[in-house]
Amino acid sequence: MSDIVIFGAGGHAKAVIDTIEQQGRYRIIGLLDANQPTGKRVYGYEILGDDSWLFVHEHSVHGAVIAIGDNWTRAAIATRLEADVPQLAFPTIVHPAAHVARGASVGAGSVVMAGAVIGSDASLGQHCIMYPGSIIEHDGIMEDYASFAPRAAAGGNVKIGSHSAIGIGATVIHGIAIGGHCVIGAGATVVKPVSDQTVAYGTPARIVRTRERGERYL
Ligand SMILES: CC(=O)SCCNC(=O)CCNC(=O)[C@H](O)C(C)(C)COP(=O)(O)OP(=O)(O)OC[C@H]1O[C@@H](n2cnc3c(N)ncnc32)[C@H](O)[C@@H]1OP(=O)(O)O
Repeated sequence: MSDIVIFGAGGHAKAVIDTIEQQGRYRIIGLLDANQPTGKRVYGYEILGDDSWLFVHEHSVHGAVIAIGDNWTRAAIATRLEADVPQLAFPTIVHPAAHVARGASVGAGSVVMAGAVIGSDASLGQHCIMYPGSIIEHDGIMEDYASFAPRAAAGGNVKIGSHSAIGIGATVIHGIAIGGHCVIGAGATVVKPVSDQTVAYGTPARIVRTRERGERYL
């Protein structure tokens, strides 16, 4: 089993830890989080410190999973780690109760939780999150750092741009393209394309406003 560290020690990290444990391929040697006390434990795993711990121990660690739910923040940490610790691997974490269909692919650092479905020939980029029960159907494309909240679903041939968040229980009908840095609100039904940096919600989903890159949404 390869040794990995987890970035983040909050609620999202707990869900990621469970997924890693169920997958059974990686040994978690600890968590890194600058905002929590060193030595505290989460599910028995010790918070070892912040990023600086990795610079000292980089040769004893195979990889890292960035367990931060906010898409912009997760991307910023990934970019920093790629520059500062280039040999660090980002394993793909897939719960054994998720389904990755024939021809589908899941990029490095992405986490696919219990009950999620990646349809035939669909592709997930790097550091994406599929929360429990979310579905991206056949031939879908999810660009890097995008996320599907619990029970969010997309029909076939949907494209989700980088950093975009599909809210809990939202539905995107087949063939729709959603741009980058969008937030689709909880329970929305998206029936028309959505351009970059847009917040949309409702049934049918309406464009509510534009948003800045990195603007908080959780
Ligand atoms: C494991 C996990 O927890 S994963 C995360 C799960 N969570 C999610 O998926 C959250 C998704 N986020 C949302 O849906 C949020 O409500 C957002 C991002 C759309 C909020 O967008 P904002 O523009 O900031 O909306 P704001 O909170 O200011 O509310 C403005 C109005 O829109 C309404 N509104 C907000 N979200 C929605 C929605 N999804 N559908 C319908 N109406 C909504 C509010 O009730 C409010 O109405 P009011 O003016 O009549 O009071």
